[in-house]
Amino acid sequence: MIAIKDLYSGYGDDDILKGVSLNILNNKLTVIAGPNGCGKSTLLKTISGIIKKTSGSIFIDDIDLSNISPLDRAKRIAYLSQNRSVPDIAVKNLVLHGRFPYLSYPRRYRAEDREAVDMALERMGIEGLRDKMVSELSGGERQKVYIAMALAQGSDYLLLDEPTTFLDISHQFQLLDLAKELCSENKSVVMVLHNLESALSIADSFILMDKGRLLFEGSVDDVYSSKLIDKVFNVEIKKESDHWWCKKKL
Ligand SMILES: Nc1ncnc2c1ncn2[C@@H]1O[C@H](COP(=O)(O)OP(=O)(O)OP(=O)(O)O)[C@@H](O)[C@H]1O
Repeated sequence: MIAIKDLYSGYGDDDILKGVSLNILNNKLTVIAGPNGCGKSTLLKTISGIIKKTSGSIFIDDIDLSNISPLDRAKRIAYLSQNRSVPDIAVKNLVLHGRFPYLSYPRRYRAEDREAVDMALERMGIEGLRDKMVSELSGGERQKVYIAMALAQGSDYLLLDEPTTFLDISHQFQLLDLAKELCSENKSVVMVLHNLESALSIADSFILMDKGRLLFEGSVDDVYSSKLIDKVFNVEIKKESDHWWCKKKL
């Protein structure tokens, strides 16, 4: 479990997260939702160590993340950011970057690193792209390559910031299914999602944020009954025979 207590974090002198406390449960799919700019990415960046917290604590399986090295952290937590560069590099080499936490310098890839890459490419259905240059791929193909890189990292916790961006609807569903599958294979997946219908359909645990604070943490049914999503986004959420609808409030 990742246990976050009274977390303050942000950029320069400005704290964006203001006292966030929540738990990311093992082998569950946690979805984080909230309006633009409310701090979802800042939360993931702080957990993964991209930015330093101002105060509060983050424990992973009872270990204080402040006490472990960036490499050890990366072995435990893979993070896919929302904004990604487009490097001039072959797909297979980019996915190998996911293995960096396991290699000392100068990096010599081992058979198990190449196997992890093969597995990740296969899992994302992009074996055919392995020798292509990342810069020559479509937005959706590139997105899958980055997710493969996160998978190749082999961490127990996967933090994915808007992973469905650029994916067509069928690949979005495939990715959500894959996230579920990973949770049944001893992984814990956290995804920032903007599509509320998908988020409600898939989440085991739902986190709702607003203005740098946690508004809700719990089950999909409970967030639905709370009407907090409706309030925050000014929408109407409905559940009809196991199907979630999100409509503009009239
Ligand atoms: N590198 C940065 N330097 C300074 N401020 C930043 C930086 N990145 C984000 N912010 C600010 O932090 C706030 C929260 O941003 P964050 O990206 O965490 O929000 P978000 O909930 O993920 O938003 P979105 O849904 O639009 O992706 C915003 O006001 C943003 O302008």
